[in-house]
Amino acid sequence: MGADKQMNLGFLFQISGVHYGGWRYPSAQPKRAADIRYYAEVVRTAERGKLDFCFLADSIAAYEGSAEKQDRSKEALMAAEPKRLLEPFTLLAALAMVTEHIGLVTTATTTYNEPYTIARLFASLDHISNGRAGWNVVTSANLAEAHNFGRDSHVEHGDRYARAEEFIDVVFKLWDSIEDGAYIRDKLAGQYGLSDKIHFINHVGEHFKVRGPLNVPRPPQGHPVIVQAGSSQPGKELAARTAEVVFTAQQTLADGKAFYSDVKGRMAKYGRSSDSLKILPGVVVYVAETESEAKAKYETVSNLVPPDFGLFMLSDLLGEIDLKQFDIDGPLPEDLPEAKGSQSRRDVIINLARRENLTIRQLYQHISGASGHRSLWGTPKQIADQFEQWVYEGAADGFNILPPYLPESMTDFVNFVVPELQRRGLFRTEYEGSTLRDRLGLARPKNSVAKPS
Ligand SMILES: Cc1cc2nc3c(=O)[nH]c(=O)nc-3n(C[C@H](O)[C@H](O)[C@H](O)COP(=O)(O)O)c2cc1C
Repeated sequence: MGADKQMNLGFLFQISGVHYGGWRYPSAQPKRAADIRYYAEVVRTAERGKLDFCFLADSIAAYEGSAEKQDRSKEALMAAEPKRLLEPFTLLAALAMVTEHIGLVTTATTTYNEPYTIARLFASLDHISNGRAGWNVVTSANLAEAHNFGRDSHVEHGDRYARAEEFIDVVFKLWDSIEDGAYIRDKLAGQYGLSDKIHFINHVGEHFKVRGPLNVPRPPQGHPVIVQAGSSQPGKELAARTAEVVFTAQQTLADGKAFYSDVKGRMAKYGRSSDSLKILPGVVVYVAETESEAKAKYETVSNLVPPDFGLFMLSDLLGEIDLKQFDIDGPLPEDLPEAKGSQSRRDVIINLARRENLTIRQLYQHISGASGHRSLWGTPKQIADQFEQWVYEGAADGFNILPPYLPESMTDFVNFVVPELQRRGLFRTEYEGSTLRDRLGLARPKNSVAKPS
């Protein structure tokens, strides 16, 4: 990594952390899950560490999967902390008032929303936060969302992405529909706005018909930062055309490099330079002064996953087989019953158990912590070495940190890892500029709707 290149770091803020045992960790505060002061404390810690952004993932459903699966899993899920308990725009607007620098990113699905609503929400959040908003564009993988929006089945994958492509274009036009400086607010002349700077976009497409203009002035960043997290072929294509940050779950350096060059390699045909998109793989970090202490933290939280919940989750991944009939501290039996659902996902889990020689308990503990992301434990130096290698070797521009348990692992990251990265010149010591774009080194987009002057 060149001496002048610094990495970008965001973090996924899931109430008591991403690990299923996180809410039971001794220092966790799950009873504050709807307390704005709790969120403010965690985000201020991240801001003390000069992190680029806080990311609130979102889904417009309490549970996942089919109605039948939701009915069946309701009891088992009572051992897990929900992934979210507050609506993200409301929460981020409040956090904008108690922070100054950190970016505020959340998810909005293009499948179960309308572009006007989403353009308006993000434009408002960008104004409220003085240019710190980012939109994680998702097409929704969760069937349960369909059931909350009048549908029995999910919109088909290809159709979801076709709608997403047009959705983003409409949002861009709406953000541009009131030009910078359109509102002059001239009290003496009695003139509030300039009509030639306010545009009806008159969009008519396959999915949307939107006249505009937006009823919010152009956001301070021009466009809030666009984030994308789908890694299917259409997901990567959408990212290459429109995204400025990409989240991804990559387990190995080789896979990380392949994904990085694949996505960046698709950008040239859209006239984009590869450094106008930052790829941030997710990583769960356990850090302490010694490696054994860090490993002990991992073990502590892993042991806090309630067995019934662990077995339910594992059984789901293995194709809905009843695991209670087997010894939890023995290996997965060779002759597992037939699977329902995805065979490839089941094979990945079975191969993992065999390769690492894991018992059933160890297997669910292993997959409880990271929802497919990489987990690292070690000293600050060991963690920084890993980060440096991925950036140096072209697998990442930085990372999306997934704290396993909160608030403690955010504090650990800021106290241990950030100073080590700063010492190496790999991370900022002061925030640069004022907007999220400034921190990510991204240009403010030109207005696509304005007439050239
Ligand atoms: C770090 C990360 C964060 C994600 N956040 C969300 C989210 O907040 N809401 C959501 O519905 N999907 C989220 N996803 C899932 C992706 O948007 C996407 O649906 C999934 O990766 C499947 O991609 P595909 O449809 O392109 O195959 C996230 C994925 C990753 C890796």
